[in-house]
Amino acid sequence: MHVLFADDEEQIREVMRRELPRLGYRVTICPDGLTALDVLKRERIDCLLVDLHMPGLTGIQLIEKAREVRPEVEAILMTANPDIKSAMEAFKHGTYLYLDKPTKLTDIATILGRVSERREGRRLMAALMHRLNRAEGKGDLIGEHDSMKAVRKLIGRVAPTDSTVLIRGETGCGKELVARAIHEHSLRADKPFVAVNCGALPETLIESELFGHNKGAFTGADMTRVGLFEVANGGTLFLDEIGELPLAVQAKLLRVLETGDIRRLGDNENIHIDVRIVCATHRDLEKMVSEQTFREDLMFRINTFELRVPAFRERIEDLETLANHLVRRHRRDGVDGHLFTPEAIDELRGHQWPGNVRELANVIEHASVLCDSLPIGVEHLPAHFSRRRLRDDLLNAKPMSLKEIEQLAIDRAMERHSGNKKAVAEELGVSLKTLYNRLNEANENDSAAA
Ligand SMILES: Nc1ncnc2c1ncn2[C@@H]1O[C@H](COP(=O)(O)OP(=O)(O)OP(=O)(O)O)[C@@H](O)[C@H]1O
Repeated sequence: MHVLFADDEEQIREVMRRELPRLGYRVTICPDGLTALDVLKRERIDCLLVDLHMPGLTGIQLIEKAREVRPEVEAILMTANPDIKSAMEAFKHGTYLYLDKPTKLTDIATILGRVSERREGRRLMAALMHRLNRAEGKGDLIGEHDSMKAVRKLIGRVAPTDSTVLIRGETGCGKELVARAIHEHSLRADKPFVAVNCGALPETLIESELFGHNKGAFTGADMTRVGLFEVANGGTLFLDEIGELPLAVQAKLLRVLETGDIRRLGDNENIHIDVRIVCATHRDLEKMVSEQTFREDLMFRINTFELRVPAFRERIEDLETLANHLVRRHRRDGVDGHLFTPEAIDELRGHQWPGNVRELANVIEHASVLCDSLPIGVEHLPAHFSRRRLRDDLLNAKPMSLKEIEQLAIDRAMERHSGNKKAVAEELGVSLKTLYNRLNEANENDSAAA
C-alpha cells in the first residue's frame, strides 16, 4: 500500500519517513497540502494520512480534491484540535477516520492494517462480482417471445413500487433473474439484493439465517450473527422457494412483514428494517394452504402482485437467442458468427426441457467445454440428445431388422463424433476392428444396392 503522509511539522514528518516503511508501506512525505495534491496527480496513492491544518490547502480540502483525482483513495485525518464541525465535514468527503494528535505509532500501525484489509476486501469483492457476472451473466433477461415481453413489461410496472411480489414458475425458468431485474429497476438498485433459498437450509438454521442471533442464543452460537434481513436493509430480500418455509418461520415472517421489525434470536430488542420482499415458488401455494402446510394469511400478504414466468418449452422460439447468450457467458474466444450448427439447434429445439433454462445452461456449459472451436455441433451435446434422436428415429421408422438398427446406431455415432472411429467404437462398446468390419459391410451393401 502506498501511503501519502502530509504534515507541516517537520519532526513528525521525520518519524513517519522512518517508521512507515518499517511497517511495510511505501511512503511519500509532503510538507503541505498543495505539494500532496501534486503527488496525488502523478502517483498511484492508496491511502492519505494528513494533518487538518496545513498551509495552502487544509487536510479536508486536500481529501475533497483527492476524490476528484482518485475516488477510491482511503483518507485518514489527524488534528491536535478536534471539533465536531471539522469531523462532520471530513466524513462528508469520505474520510475513513478522524484522529486525535498526537497518535501513537502502534495505533497508526493498527489503523493502516485495517485500511489495508478494507482495500483487500474491496478488491476481493470486485473480483467476485466479476466472476459472478461471468458465471451468471449480467442478469439480462433474454427472450423476445411475447410471454417474455409481457414479463418485462410487468417488471417495469412493479419495480419502482415497494409492493411485495410473488414470482411463480417451474424450477429453472428464471425466477431469480426476474427478482434481480425487479431490484435493479427499483429505487433500491444501489442497495443490496440478497437471495436466500428457503428450501436449502435445515429448519433449525433458517430462522437464525433470516433474523440473526445473539452470542449464546443456542448451543453452538459462539458469536453474534447478523441475519439476512439486516444484511438486505434498504434493499431487496429474495425468498426463493418460499413454499419450503417451516410453519413456525412462516408465522415470524408474517409478523416481520406486518411490523417491519425483526428480533435476533436470543435478543429482547426489536430492530426496525426497511426491506422489500420478493418471493418465488414452483409449488402450488393454494393447494398447500388447503393442506394447511402454508399459512393463508402469509399467502395473501406476499401475493400483492403476482408474476408468472413461462416454462421454457412455452417459448421455445427463444432457444437460439438464449443458447447464443449462454455460450458467450462461457467463452473467452471470439464469439461472433455462427455459434451452433443448424443440426445442433434442431436437436436442442426437439427437447422438452423439464429443467427449463437452467437445464439449457448446463447443456451449453457441457458443449462449450467439449468444443475447441465454434460452432457447437451435435457431437458436443450430451449423449442423451443423440440417444433421444436414435429413439425418435426408431419410433418413427417403419419396422427394421436388427442389422438395420445396428447400422442406424453406427451412423448416428459417426455423425456425433464427426467420423472419429476410435471415439465411435468406444461409445458403442465394440472394438475398432468390429467397427471397421461393420462399416465395410455397409459400404459393400450400398455399392451392391447402387
Ligand atoms: N430469460 C433468461 N435470460 C438469460 N438467462 C436466463 C433466463 N432465464 C434463466 N436464465 C439462466 O438460467 C439459470 C436458472 O435461472 P434462475 O436461477 O433464475 O431460475 P429459477 O427459476 O430461480 O430456478 P429455481 O426454481 O431452481 O430457483 C441461470 O443461470 C439464469 O441466468
